[in-house]
Amino acid sequence: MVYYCSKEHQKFDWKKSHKVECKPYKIQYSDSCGRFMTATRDIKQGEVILKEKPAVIGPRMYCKVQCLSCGRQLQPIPNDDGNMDFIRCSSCNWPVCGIDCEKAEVHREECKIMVQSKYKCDIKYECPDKAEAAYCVIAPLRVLLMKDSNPRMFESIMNLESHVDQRINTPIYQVLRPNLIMFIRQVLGMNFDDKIILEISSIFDNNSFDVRSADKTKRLRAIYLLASMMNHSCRPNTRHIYLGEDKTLALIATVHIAKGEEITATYTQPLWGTLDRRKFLKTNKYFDCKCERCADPTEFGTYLGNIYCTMCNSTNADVSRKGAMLVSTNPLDETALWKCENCGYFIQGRQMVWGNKALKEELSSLNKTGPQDFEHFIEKYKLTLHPRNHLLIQAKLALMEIYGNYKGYSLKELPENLLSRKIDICNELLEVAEKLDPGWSRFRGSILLELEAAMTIKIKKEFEAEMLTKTEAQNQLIENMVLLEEATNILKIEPHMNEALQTKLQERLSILDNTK
Ligand SMILES: C[S@@+](CC[C@H](N)C(=O)[O-])C[C@H]1O[C@@H](n2cnc3c(N)ncnc32)[C@H](O)[C@@H]1O
Repeated sequence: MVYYCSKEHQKFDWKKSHKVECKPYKIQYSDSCGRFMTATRDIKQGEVILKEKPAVIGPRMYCKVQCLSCGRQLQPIPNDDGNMDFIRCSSCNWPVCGIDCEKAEVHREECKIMVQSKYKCDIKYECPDKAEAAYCVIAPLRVLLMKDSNPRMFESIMNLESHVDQRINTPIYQVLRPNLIMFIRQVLGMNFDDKIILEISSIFDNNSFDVRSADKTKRLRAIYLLASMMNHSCRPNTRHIYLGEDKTLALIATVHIAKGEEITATYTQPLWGTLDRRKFLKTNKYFDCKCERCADPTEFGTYLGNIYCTMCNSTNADVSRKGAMLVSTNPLDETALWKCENCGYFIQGRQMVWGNKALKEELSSLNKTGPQDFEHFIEKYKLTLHPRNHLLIQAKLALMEIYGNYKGYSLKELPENLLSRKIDICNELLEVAEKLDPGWSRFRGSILLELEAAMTIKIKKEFEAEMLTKTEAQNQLIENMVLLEEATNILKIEPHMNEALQTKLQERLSILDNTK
């Protein structure tokens, strides 16, 4: 956006400061959506748009016992009395990993004020995996402490959207309110208005990112001031990853983003249907999503939320009517009628909401340790739900993970029909990913990895069974490497992935060598 009188001055300024200042994004404002981020130039697919350290990081509101400093989930050990207990901070008694975490900077100020006010954490070990509500005070406390230690950061955090007036009346805040305020004002003796304390908690609920370590041992929530400026889209053009121990957020363009286009993230899951996404956004982020995907009754032709018309698909209906779907007459209104594309038969919006809820509950109650329940669910609803309906797609996603990865279902053990089933599911999921979470999304990367692995085994088995000649097998393996290459391009930036991908690539090359 800046001008120079000569190339020489441009180069000079680049080295001096412009390299750091020059960003491919800017923050704009609209009355309907607040602040949002747009591209100031074309951004390439895969480009890192920004890297940012957290302004504040802390435990989630309600979580299993974890180290107050690093967020690692903790297991108890026997203490001197023979009882099970956690390692604790010697000053404030909160569970920590050990002395390094006790002394870590992130814990210093809060520990000091708890000691001054003679507060000691009284979380006790009762049973494995018990979640504790006591953690809800820590992240807001860290922000309150910044008022003196880092007033500029405090102001920046307080500038974020909170929707506190709406949250304050929710059942969760009715419970949180007395506990949080009592802890800050009475237990710690900090002189803050109730409204500020609740506003900080709301700022976390509205803006924080769910930060998980790659090895799944740590889970925290963090606020990133710049990344928080991204508004939501149900078909986002970015994804983000967390780098290093300090959890630097790197924002990556999943598709080419043209100059002037909005840079968006998703606050929901790509495989949720419109009813679920809009409900989640309204209840948790307090806005009505009106994006292109939400406004499209077929969600870009995926039919992710659709069911078959019972009239057109009844056993005595004529063949030309089979396959007709019910679609919402106004997807931006949950109460709108759902009408058949073919015969005009309709049902009330509330019936769809109810049916969706009931089937979601059924799906979540299935036994997740094997494929049987998921296969049965798909069979049971194949004449009710569109094959790409989100409920069936979620069941298929579970099957993709089970076939090839679970005990008794490793790729080598899978019989031919299940190997083909896995490959078909991967291809179907890739089509959905292309429409709903396009480009270099993590979703696409992980499906490509699953597909490539299954295809490699299939080719190998067919070669060993002499169904393929050596040349045919080699050609197919080479073609298959394209999938791995694309997955590598997408995922190599993810922490711990690069090494695993290189190993995979080497394994594939040796398989290719062995068929020579
Ligand atoms: C993380 S903040 C995003 C930045 C925010 N617009 C701001 O000005 O601070 C989330 C809030 O932004 C607004 N928002 C985000 N995406 C939106 C969208 N697609 N349509 C309308 N409002 C949106 C909602 O108020 C939401 O609670």
